[in-house]
Amino acid sequence: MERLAAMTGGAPAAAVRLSGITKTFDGVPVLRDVACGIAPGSVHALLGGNGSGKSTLLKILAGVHQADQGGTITIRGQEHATGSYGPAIARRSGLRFVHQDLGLVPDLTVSENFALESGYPRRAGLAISWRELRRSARTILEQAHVDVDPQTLVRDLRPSDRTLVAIARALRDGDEHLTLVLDEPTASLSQHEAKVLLEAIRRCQRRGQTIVYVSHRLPEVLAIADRISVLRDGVLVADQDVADLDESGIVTLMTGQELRRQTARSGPGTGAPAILKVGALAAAPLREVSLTVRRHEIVGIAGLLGSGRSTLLRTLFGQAGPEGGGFEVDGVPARFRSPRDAIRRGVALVPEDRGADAAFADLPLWENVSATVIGKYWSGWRMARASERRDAIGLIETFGIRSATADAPFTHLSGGNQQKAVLARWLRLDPRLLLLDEPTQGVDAPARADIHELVRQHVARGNAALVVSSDFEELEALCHRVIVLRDGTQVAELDGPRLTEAAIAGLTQTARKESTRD
Ligand SMILES: Nc1ncnc2c1ncn2[C@@H]1O[C@H](COP(=O)(O)OP(=O)(O)OP(=O)(O)O)[C@@H](O)[C@H]1O
Repeated sequence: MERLAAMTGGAPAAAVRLSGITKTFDGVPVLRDVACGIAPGSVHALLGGNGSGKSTLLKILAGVHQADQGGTITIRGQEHATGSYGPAIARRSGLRFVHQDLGLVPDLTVSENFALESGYPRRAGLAISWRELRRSARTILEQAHVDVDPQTLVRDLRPSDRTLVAIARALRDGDEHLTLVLDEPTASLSQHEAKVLLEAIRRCQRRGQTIVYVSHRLPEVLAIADRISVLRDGVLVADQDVADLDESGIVTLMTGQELRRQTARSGPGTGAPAILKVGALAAAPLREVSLTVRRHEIVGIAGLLGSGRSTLLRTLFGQAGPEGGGFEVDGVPARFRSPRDAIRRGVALVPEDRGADAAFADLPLWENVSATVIGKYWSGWRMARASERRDAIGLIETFGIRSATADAPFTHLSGGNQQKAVLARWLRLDPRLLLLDEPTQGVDAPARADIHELVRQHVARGNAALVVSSDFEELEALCHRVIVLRDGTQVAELDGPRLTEAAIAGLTQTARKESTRD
């Protein structure tokens, strides 16, 4: 590419160039006059805090949202006015998108998922040619270096393989002129799986393809991106090479402030009273798990998918019954038949899938924040709506939840702000035992620091927290102790100076045997 530029004496046409991109939702601007270019053959990361406008910009590029009049989107020299740009132009121009939800149908095979977009091959007589379907799927997978059987149900694939299949599908008809746009492809992957995906991105780049990449994982961005564009409150505040940057430099660009470094404090010691005591708990895949979480303590659970980490939290929250053993909360045996029983005993779970499991998607933000404390506002014959709303708005401010208004539907919030809203709602109940499943997935670095601080303050008030995270750096920063699970069994416990990201990674990976379900 550079050679071509040198020979022709000019810079190569940008793969994509945006100019004057503004987007207003209900009168509120979320992107303001954004202009940037993406060099062909580069990996270009689009960064910014939660709610800064990244997904909106990608949706404009995909033609899903239309930007306000007056801007242009130029793809390989072809200029389009924002008013006339749509999904068909994006596709024709070689833009391919892999969104966070991947768009794969779990109950169909990989080859059937490919056929959903390209159509089923048919024999004379119009019968579907299953053999041809498998053959073409195999070719697509081979070209993308994805080692999965096209007959596998998507549901049975490992998460990283699902993402690789979605990428293979996006690029199946492609050449080096394609631009692949990935929205947080590694958000729900373990570090090992993320590495596999980053290698696939590098392969695309070696083929000459251009990659636009949104991620909150800054070490990953530093490892893979050539250039970054940074959005802050809908304004492009930086567009520069990665070479001169480090993590804290990027955070400063994103926020205008330096990143607060977090350090775990020393734990409460073995003399502190136990809030949770688990004894020989069995709930497939968990076997004989015993652990204690004390007052003022944050305990982490590390393990690969299939290790039983989420099952542990679900069991403690009454969503699954133990098959053996049991647990006590505050010294009293707990036999929860439902989350309602758990909540009554002061146990709260903030689940991993905040969209499906934790939120009321159609209700406004303020009602989502107050949904667990409705009883408090019931005055016998009517709801004290005004004071409920006032309190919720106060909470939205305290938690730094960014939204155009408190009345915005929950689904209009950016991912990180959704997570803060769900956490705010549960912390309001002041639970004795806070269970957190991937608490900062998809959350930007400053908001992550805020969430960690909120959890610390919560346990400082005499409570306890049990945290499952695939982000081992998070476990090191947040927890007093970390228990490592492998295939449903406890294999190690780390604390003090032994509690490091590297140690956790080593212990979870040893004798790796990943399964697809947790
Ligand atoms: N359909 C919509 N209607 C109204 N407002 C919206 C809509 N979609 C997004 N917004 C608002 O636009 C702003 C930018 O959101 P966007 O999802 O683009 O942020 P983001 O940078 O991708 O955040 P995250 O990192 O949390 O995913 C947010 O304030 C969001 O609430």
